[in-house]
Amino acid sequence: MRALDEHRAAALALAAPLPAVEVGLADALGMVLAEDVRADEPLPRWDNSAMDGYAVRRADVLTVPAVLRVVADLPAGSPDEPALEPGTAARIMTGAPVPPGADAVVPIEVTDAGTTTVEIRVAPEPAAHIRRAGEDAIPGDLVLAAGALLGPAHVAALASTCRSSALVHRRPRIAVVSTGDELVPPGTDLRRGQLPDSNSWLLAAAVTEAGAVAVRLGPVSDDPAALLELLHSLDADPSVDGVVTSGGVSMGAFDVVKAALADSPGVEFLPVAVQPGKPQGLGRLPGGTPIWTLPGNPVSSFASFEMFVRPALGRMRGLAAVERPTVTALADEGWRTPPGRAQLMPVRFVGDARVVPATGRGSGSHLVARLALAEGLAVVPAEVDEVVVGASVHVLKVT
Ligand SMILES: Nc1nc2c(c(=O)[nH]1)N[C@H]1C(S)=C(S)[C@@H](COP(=O)(O)OP(=O)(O)OC[C@H]3O[C@@H](n4cnc5c(N)ncnc54)[C@H](O)[C@@H]3O)O[C@H]1N2
Ligand code: MOO
Repeated sequence: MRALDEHRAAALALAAPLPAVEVGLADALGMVLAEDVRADEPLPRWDNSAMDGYAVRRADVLTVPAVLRVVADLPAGSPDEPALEPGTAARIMTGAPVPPGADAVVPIEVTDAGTTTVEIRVAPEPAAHIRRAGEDAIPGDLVLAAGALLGPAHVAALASTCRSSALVHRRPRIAVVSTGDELVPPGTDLRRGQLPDSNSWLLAAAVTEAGAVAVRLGPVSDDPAALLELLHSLDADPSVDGVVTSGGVSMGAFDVVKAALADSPGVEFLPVAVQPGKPQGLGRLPGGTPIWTLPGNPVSSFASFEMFVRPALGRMRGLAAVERPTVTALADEGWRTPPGRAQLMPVRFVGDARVVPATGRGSGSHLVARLALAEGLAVVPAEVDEVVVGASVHVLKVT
């Protein structure tokens, strides 16, 4: 059996950052920047007022009250540049460029708010309420580094540096195929032996949540030739960056994914020392498309996606940090772990840093309804045979 970390590394090694594309700001959220963004101009561009009030020559108002003649009206956006002579002021609004000669702004609240003359009642500090050109960034400053995941503030930074688009990594487009003759689409009446296909929905949602684009196919039948044909067509489609399958990788007589890819030298199937998620496969289809073949038990599919696929999609997106955040928590209940295998126990938090199994105490890789209670996966090393009450565990946060 291959160790969990070794298989994680092999799964991640299938992925490389996708080529960069130019996107408009409306499409930038959630993308990963593929270039450094530097300021071309000072930010702010001009010395400007931080207050609605009056731009003044401070020397005129050191003794208050002082009355000045109002020689200009400067709303935000005003291109005017009236030179302030001694004894004059400009009415100015927040954001408007400070006129030449002015060296302080007096807020309107400490004046009589006059429009022809103004009485200044409080003497300003030097440079009071003036936002300096370049105090946010000067030309050449790094504003956003390549690899940044673009959130709302990043989009604002792009807009503020006068960019209407950005170079970002393309989102991976991932085909999701679930396999099994027993599966029917959700909503179908079940005859004995059938069950609703939940994995294709699980995995498509997980792909989307990981910032990629999911193309949900399936469930497909347990016919290896038909599956192989589907996989080859996905491999030949340049818009497909990867394939994730569920089911058909274990020891059964009808394990369709294993059978379909038996003669594909680029794909290996092997047991991984982890529970759930032991039977795994991965590699490249003949055309080079990465494929991750996950086990069919729903909890196994979920945990395998977290361990093996999600980080790879992060790398394709161009992210530098592809791991989920982990926290250390205390087990509020004890549970058994499989000997010689690492365990990925779905857990929920009870209180700040205490967890209990979310799906029950057993391995429970079929407990798909209870899986929805999971807020994390406790990653218990292979050497640990039992998690006792009060033991400290590492929890990968999945919500
Ligand atoms: N003799 C052995 N049997 C099994 C072993 C083993 O080592 N020796 N491993 C067990 C483990 S562990 C797992 S995990 C499963 C994985 O098997 P497969 O990946 O081949 O998955 P299937 O047999 O296709 O399905 C397993 C289980 O999950 C249900 N399933 C499958 N697909 C879906 C879906 N899309 N939505 C909902 N549920 C799904 C399926 O009906 C089965 O109940 O093998 C064990 N057996
Ligand atoms: O690897 Mo299986 O996931 O133990 O049910």
